[in-house]
This record gives sequence, structure tokens and C-alpha cells, in this order.
Amino acid sequence: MGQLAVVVVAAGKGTRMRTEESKQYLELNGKPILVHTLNLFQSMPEIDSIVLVTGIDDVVRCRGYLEQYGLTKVHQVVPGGQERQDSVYKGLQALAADTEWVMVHDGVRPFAAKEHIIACWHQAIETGAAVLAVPVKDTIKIVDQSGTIRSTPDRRSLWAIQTPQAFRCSLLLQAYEQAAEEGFIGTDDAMLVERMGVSVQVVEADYYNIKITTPEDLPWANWIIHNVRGEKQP
Ligand SMILES: Nc1ccn([C@@H]2O[C@H](COP(=O)(O)OP(=O)(O)OP(=O)(O)O)[C@@H](O)[C@H]2O)c(=O)n1
Ligand SMILES: C[C@](O)(CO)[C@H](O)COP(=O)(O)O
Repeated sequence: MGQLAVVVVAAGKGTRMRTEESKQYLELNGKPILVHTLNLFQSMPEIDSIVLVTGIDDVVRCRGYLEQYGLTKVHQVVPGGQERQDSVYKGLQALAADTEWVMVHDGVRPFAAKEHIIACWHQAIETGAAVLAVPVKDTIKIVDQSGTIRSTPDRRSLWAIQTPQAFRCSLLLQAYEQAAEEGFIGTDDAMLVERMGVSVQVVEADYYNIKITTPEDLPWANWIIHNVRGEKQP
């Protein structure tokens, strides 16, 4: 089926978390959040290799984690860029030349379910590109600068997009090259593929696959790790 690699991006500053330490290094049940995320892919036989993208000042610390936590599938640790998109692009450029399939994943999403990750990859094998997502539970409004509601999209067609996002590697690289040439910045990887006119499929996941973003996510993450993922206290 060809080599499957994961690019895990963890070069963000975690501004919205408002902690001194960047959120990917905060401890959850005795280990950094980022290590939980890397362990997830390390433990999956379907994954051949991992490229880790970190802040320029964190490369050495992260290389230390590889040894400390037995993360043997992480073949490259590369410094990221200003925007998430820059970091992903650097990760893609570090992939081995024979990588046929790539998944991009946020370093601060430690709870993606393995069966959903595999379903996402299988969907990408069928159609070229797929992302995990959940139907939105709230009513979403389009609101203008003055705070006035302009429209209410039909909720049945709204999905909250997660990672991993899986692609044929050559397709995603082409999308990133084109976006770079045209100065386009998107908020996820699929957007860059969509704007090439290529269809991206959604694969339904679950609501536990949170992106740890703001302080109130931390107690929720702590609950998930024990009650959903079944980890014992260290
Ligand atoms: N220049 C960047 C920005 C983000 N990320 C990564 O992209 C993922 C999702 O981004 P987000 O949750 O927005 O993280 P931060 O950018 O760190 O958070 P904030 O926007 O609050 O500063 C995170 O794993 C983050 O480390 C990255 O690798 N490089
Ligand atoms: C890629 C992503 O996680 C999908 O939900 C999200 O768009 C990342 O956005 P952020 O601005 O980096 O939080």
C-alpha cells in the first residue's frame, strides 16, 4: 500500500492557553501532551514514520524525548515556521522520498481514536484526501463586524474539522507549493487541496479528539485520558 508517514506539528506558541510553558509541553498524567500524541502513532503498526515539527528552541528537548520515551518512529525533528501552514510545509519537505501517504496531525490532539485514524487513511487511499470531523452541535451564525447576524447556515451541512488529515503525499505537496507561490494561508491542510478543485472526504470521528487550546480544555483532557482512554495514574 506504500509508505505512510505522519507529520506532527508542535511549533506553536500556545498563546490562547496563557501558560509560560508552551501547551504541547504541559504534563498530562505525568507526560507532556506532545508525548501522548507521538505515542499514539508510535503504537500503530500502520504508521511507518513520523516527522516532528517543533519550535526552533525545542529541537534538542524533543530529540531527548525520543530516547526517553522510545519514540523510534520519529525519524526527523525539524524546526517549524511562523504559521501552522509554514510548519506543516517544513515537515512535508522532510519526508522520505518514497512516502506515498501522509497524515498531518496537531501535536496537541492526543486523543484521536486509532480506528478513526485508520478509517481516515483508508478513505484517502480510495479518494486521495480525507479528514476527521464531527457534526457541529451548536447553531452557527455568520455575524458581521457590528455584531449583527447576517445568516444561519443549515446545521446539517456543518462539520467541525479535526486532524489527522490524510492525503496522497504528492497531492498535498503540490497543494502546499501552489499555496506558497500564491501567498495563500489556510487554517487547515484540506483547504489547500480544496482550492485546487480536488474533493476532500470527511470521515466521522468523535468529540473526544479535542485540540487542547484554552485553559478549560485541560481538566477535560485529564478526564478523557482516564475515563475514555483508560490510562491509570502514573
Ligand atoms: N507556527 C505554528 C503554529 C501552530 N503549530 C501547531 O499547530 C497545532 C494547532 O495549532 P494551535 O492549537 O493554534 O496551536 P498554537 O498556535 O500553539 O496556539 P495559539 O494559536 O493559541 O497560539 C499545534 O500543535 C501547534 O503547535 C505549529 O506547528 N506551528
Ligand atoms: C487544523 C485544525 O486543527 C482543524 O481544526 C485547526 O484548523 C487548527 O487551527 P489553529 O488556528 O491552528 O488552532
